Amino acid sequence: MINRLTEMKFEIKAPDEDIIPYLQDKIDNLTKPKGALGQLEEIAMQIGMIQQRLSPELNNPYHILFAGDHGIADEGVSTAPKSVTYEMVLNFLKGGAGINFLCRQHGFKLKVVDAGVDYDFEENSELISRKIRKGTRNLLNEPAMLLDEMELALVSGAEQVIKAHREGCNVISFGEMGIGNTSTSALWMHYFTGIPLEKCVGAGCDYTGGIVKHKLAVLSQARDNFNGESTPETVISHFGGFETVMTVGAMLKAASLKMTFIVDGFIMTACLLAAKQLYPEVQSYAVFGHQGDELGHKLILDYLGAKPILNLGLRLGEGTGAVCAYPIIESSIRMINEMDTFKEVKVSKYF
Ligand SMILES: Cc1cc2ncn([C@H]3O[C@H](COP(=O)(O)O)[C@@H](O)[C@H]3O)c2cc1C
Ligand SMILES: O=C(O)c1cccnc1
Repeated sequence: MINRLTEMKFEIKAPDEDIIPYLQDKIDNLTKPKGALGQLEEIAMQIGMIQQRLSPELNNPYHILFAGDHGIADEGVSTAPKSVTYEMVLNFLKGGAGINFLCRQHGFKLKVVDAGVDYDFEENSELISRKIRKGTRNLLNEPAMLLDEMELALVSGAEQVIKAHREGCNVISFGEMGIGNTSTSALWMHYFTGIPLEKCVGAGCDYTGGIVKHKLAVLSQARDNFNGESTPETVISHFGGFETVMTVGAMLKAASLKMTFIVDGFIMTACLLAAKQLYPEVQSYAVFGHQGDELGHKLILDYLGAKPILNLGLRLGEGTGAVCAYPIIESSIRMINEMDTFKEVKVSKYF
């Protein structure tokens, strides 16, 4: 077996901290009381560190959406039928989904990747085909994917980020579509945080919440049936999805290319958690777009010590919360680049 994961060498280092006092000095000398622009100052500091620049820039934002189907959907863990995955992919390509208007509004180039949808799409130059298999296996009884398939998914995710980077992109967000993927994400969360499964399992796309009891019973059984050793690789492959593993590879590549990436809701935050098991420094490159309504999202954010930008009650996925948060990130960059300092204008420095 080719070990692509070790071949890939993501080489992720935390940003050099020597620049912190210079960035802090610049931010503190802008014409405002110290700290008065709150989280905008924190984001500017983070992106300044990532880019190692006192005047950071945001260039050519991309949004990559990975789609894949899940064998566990056969157990009735979602109220939506599996077919919604491919139907939504067609909707993304047509431009009519939630993520489409947000990408148009905020100037993101949207790329849609078939990571493993259970459908034969017609040839379409707008759809990037990296189908590993037509859906994962049913994780209730067997590993969702083989280690080889996981490695291929990581590489395919990384490849999409390399392409965006070559186009001059230095800020990127990720999204997903895959009926059943709040189940797989709940299991990752449970294994990687140690939080009891009942606090990780939420309603997903069921707006009534009525599905939770059955979903929890199925996922508890899946956990009990898993008798492998729980290493990051076995948990990621046994309980993952092709679209979420591709996202893990994409996040790792973004960090290794020193790009800023924006994290969406519960599912994307679970992907960051998984990426962090492989390379802990990946989180230094992540800006958290929002805290969504899916049960478990706030708990993972707290576990990661993450401070999301928005809290709009979103529970859609697709990357909507990440792209929605972009104007705030832009404001933080305008702040550090466009505000005058006390030295430049006549405002008495009072501290
Ligand atoms: C029409 C529709 C559009 C969506 N767009 C994203 N999701 C979201 O719902 C799915 C996860 O929820 P669960 O685990 O309960 O299946 C994912 O595809 C996620 O992206 C959607 C769901 C539906 C029904
Ligand atoms: O927060 C998410 O990512 C989410 C929540 C519910 C359904 N789909 C996605």
